[in-house]
Amino acid sequence: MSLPSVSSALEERVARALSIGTGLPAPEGEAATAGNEAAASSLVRWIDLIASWNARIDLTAARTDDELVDLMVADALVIAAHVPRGARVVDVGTGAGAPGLALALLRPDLALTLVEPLQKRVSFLRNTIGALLQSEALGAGGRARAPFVERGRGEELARRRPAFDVAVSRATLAPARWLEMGAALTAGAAAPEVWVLLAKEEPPVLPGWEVEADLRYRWPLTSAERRAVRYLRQAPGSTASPPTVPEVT
Ligand SMILES: C[S@@+](CC[C@H](N)C(=O)[O-])C[C@H]1O[C@@H](n2cnc3c(N)ncnc32)[C@H](O)[C@@H]1O
Repeated sequence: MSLPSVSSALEERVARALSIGTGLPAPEGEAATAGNEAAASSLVRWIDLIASWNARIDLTAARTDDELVDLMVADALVIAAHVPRGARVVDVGTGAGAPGLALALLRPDLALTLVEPLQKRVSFLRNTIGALLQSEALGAGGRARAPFVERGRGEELARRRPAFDVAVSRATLAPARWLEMGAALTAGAAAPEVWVLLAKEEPPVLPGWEVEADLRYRWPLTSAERRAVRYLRQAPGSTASPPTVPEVT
């Protein structure tokens, strides 16, 4: 099934954001971000749906089209360059889909669970995933499974002791609280990781977890300063090593 056409201005914006990127190099040996045409066109479809639903329900506070594209895509681009192949990833407080749905579109090998308590946002996410599946934007390319939308709060899910490999969240809980919750959500994984996405705040500290990478970058279209911090669980008896701080070009 084909979807109605979207504006070429949006297509150009998304293509520009993907081509500029965040200035961070992808780590060697890790799965690269899918900066290909399929990912770009599904990102455009999703952002176009946000713009049309946002006229009826409150989905985003973005004030300009550049901000909307950066807000939805840029942090996911950074995470997508690092997350291990085939990982089970949870995004707590997905809202309109950032960063979890963007991550699913950029990395079809990942199994995403999107957690959101508000019914109207859950409806948006389920409708969008359904539309993308029907148009095959989400169905092609060796995808493990379609992103799953769980209506509820991160606290409730954490109490059920799920075994996600990777936990991400943005603008939902205070950073220290999120790091604790992310640790609980990944407690059953062999090599868990938690991502804390920040603007200018300092990264939180949690005993038993170390900062593996502290990535500073700028959003491609608006140049907003961002920071994505990747935490790994420390092996028993290990001492923390200094984090990687790549330069932004
Ligand atoms: C400010 S929005 C951020 C949405 C998205 N992550 C982003 O950065 O664009 C916060 C979202 O988290 C949801 N939320 C708030 N508390 C939550 C909780 N304890 N567990 C899961 N989601 C929560 C809200 O309903 C809202 O959709």
